[in-house]
Amino acid sequence: MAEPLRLAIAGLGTVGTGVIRLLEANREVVERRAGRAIEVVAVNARERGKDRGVDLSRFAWVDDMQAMATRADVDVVVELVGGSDGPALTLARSALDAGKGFVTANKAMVAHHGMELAELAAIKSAPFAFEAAVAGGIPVVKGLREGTAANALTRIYGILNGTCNYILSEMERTGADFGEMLSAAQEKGYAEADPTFDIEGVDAAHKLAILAAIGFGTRIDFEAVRCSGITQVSATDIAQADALGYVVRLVGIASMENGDEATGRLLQRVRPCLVPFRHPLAAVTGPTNAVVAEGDFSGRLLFQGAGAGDKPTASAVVADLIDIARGQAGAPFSVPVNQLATAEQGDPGERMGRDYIRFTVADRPGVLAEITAAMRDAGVSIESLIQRGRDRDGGEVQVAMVTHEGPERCVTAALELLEGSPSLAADPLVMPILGN
Ligand SMILES: NC(=O)C1=CN([C@@H]2O[C@H](COP(=O)(O)OP(=O)(O)OC[C@H]3O[C@@H](n4cnc5c(N)ncnc54)[C@H](O)[C@@H]3O)[C@@H](O)[C@H]2O)C=CC1
Ligand SMILES: N[C@@H](CC=O)C(=O)O
Ligand code: NA
Repeated sequence: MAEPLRLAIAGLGTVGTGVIRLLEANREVVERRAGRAIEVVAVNARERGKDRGVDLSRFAWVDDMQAMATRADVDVVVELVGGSDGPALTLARSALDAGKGFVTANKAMVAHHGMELAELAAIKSAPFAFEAAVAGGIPVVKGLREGTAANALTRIYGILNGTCNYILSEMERTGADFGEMLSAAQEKGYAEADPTFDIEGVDAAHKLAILAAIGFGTRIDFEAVRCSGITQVSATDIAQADALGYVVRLVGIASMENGDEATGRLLQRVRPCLVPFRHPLAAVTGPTNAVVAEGDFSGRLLFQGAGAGDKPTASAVVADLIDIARGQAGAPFSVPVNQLATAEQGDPGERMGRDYIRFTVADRPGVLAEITAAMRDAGVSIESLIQRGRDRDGGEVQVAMVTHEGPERCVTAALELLEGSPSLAADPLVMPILGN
């Protein structure tokens, strides 16, 4: 049997302790699959004395995580600290620079600095892997990089944030409000250290940017992701959507428009969407994630599973470690990093689709006429319009509209016409309706 693969683990929170538990619980199966033992040598976290429910006495405690990068008894540094910059990034750079393998679950860091780290890994011939960073336990990084490698993909989309999906599906199930469900998601360990990253769509945007790069063979372009979260989605929207035959889900969509990865335009967006009851994403509830990839030969592929939590995320981290132990880590992207294309950005105004638009309006004569006139003037065709009962306190009502299919630029133009209107009591919320 070959020498063990020796690890240093930085970060002993939800995921770090999950990795230690998995390596302990599945020691034999991991060793058999890896062809050698995978052993933790050194660990680090912020507080040494904290009870984490795992036995750390067999591992060296490292006071300064940066020292892990140069330890002679470490082959792979596993970063489970989080944060796009700061100590996680310093550790990534120095570990790869020292020729160590580097495995991370940190999508924020990969989205912002993945290109630099992949270039460094290539120069140093050091393995760099991040399966856990996208959709937790679902092997979607590997699935897109290897499983769909023979295809030109046109679209990659899905539910990429467990916290938001848990909140939305629990709001739907219980009728509870947003704040209560956010606390529950935090208690269960799904949320990021800064949960605004989850609820504002930023975490899903990190993951989408990584998936787009892998699926389309383009450089990661996180800054190009247009992103909005779920904080504006109300219980009323969820009820309206239900009445119309939809559920609300936060969906990340990356599409390659007008050509292939060398010539096309890449549009990357994260938005709450209305998903038809019959669509596979509608059945995805709780912290589950699901990714759909559409390939020209494979057709529609659906990857589904737990997107957050200690065990599923640990499963992905250790899968990367097994690849490294076997000497099969390969390149992190579908093509060598220096061959990734730089995609031009797509124009969202050209998107053809139907939208749900919710207006909160003053309940007085002429308001609906004003809204429908703006729609008419901007060329938006209305499919249906629902006004729900009066708000006894404020004299405001919610008007929900569904548009016929048309270019998104027309909806944007209509909302611009209504901007500043005293009839609107709040900014309208637009949610695209996901097609089949
Ligand atoms: N929790 C989840 O379900 C998932 C998390 N991830 C990612 O995994 C990484 C870790 O997440 P969690 O385990 O949930 O976080 P956590 O907050 O539970 O644990 C973070 C660990 O890092 C340590 N740490 C944080 N800042 C530090 C610093 N400046 N110096 C030294 N130690 C520091 C903390 O002491 C703690 O042990 C993050 O990048 C996160 O985005 C990825 C997929 C799923
Ligand atoms: N906060 C993330 C955790 C996994 O990436 C989520 O909720 O999906
Ligand atoms: Na994954």
